Amino acid sequence: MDGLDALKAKYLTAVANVGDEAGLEDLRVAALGKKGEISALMSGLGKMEPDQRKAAGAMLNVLKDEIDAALRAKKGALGDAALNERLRSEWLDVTMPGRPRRVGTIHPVSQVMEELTAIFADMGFAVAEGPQVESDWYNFDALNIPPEHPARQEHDTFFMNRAEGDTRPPHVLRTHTSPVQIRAMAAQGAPIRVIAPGRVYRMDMDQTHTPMFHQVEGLAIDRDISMANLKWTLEEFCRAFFEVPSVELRFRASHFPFTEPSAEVDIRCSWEGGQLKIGQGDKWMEILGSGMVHPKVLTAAGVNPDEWQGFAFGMGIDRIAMLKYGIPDLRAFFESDLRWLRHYG
Ligand SMILES: CNC(=O)COc1cccc(Nc2cc(Cl)ccn2)c1
Repeated sequence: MDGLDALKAKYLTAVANVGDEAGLEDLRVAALGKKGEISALMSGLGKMEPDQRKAAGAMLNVLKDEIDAALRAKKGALGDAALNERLRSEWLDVTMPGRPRRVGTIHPVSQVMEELTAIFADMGFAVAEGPQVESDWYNFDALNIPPEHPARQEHDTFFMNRAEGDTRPPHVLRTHTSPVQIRAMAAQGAPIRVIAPGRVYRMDMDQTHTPMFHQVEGLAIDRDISMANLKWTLEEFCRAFFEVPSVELRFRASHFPFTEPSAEVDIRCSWEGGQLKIGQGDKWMEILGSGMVHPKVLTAAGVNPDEWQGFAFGMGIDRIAMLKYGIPDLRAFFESDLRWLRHYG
């Protein structure tokens, strides 16, 4: 059977030069497919003499096997090449360290707000919110702070500007969160147990005072609440907040227009190597002010003082955060210095 050598050369060359698996498949179909050249020759065997057919059939089978082997070898080679290309292009050094992800931190003030909210929630106090711009009635009058009281002076309080003829009552940036407590009492009446954390504003600026800072006040009004309940509530708060098994508090008689009797509260502590140790030692650190709510304040809030009574307290959140986390300068709280935030966050 002549021409077989040319056919073999044609296909072996084509297989050697083909560049991809699709082209290789086309070659396989052209040679060995049902309509392929080799298959056509095979089907021609039927017309030959028996001894011719035997020889030609054997030669065709050898040719078919040779081309099939070449096709398989090339398919393997192409497959390897594709795999090697993928290994090269998709190579990944799994020993590389991960990309550093910049994560934020919780500001110490937010951290303290969350902690004390949770501690007081466990003691049955809800959280009350209120406006930061307050009328002077809610911020001062309702709290039994008389008109000529120094706290109302402009050197201490931010007053909103008023256009000529604006007859609305004076408004201020609230100087404490007490007005939130007044609004809560007026809204829900007694009994009530709320804490009011939030931003407050005072015209003040030095290492331990900034014009905006954070306060939390607590209020518990019921039928027979006493100073003993106040004492227990504050001790429980301090034990949980400062994470110590026991605390010693000192109640010093004091005066606030909105409470009677009033007491400033110190916590026993010691300074060991620049670190504040809470709960033991020979020093006292003032942490908050408190007292029994003045009857005039209850009346202003629409609560009958002949039927209801209770305690209130207030503390500076920034201040207790400084105590707990050993932060020396309050102004650093508001400079948004990432190094500071990362260190204390
Ligand atoms: C940083 N704060 C302090 O040194 C003192 O804060 C205090 C002290 C005593 C009471 C209160 N709050 C209060 C609220 C109502 Cl609605 C009625 C009566 N009192 C806040």
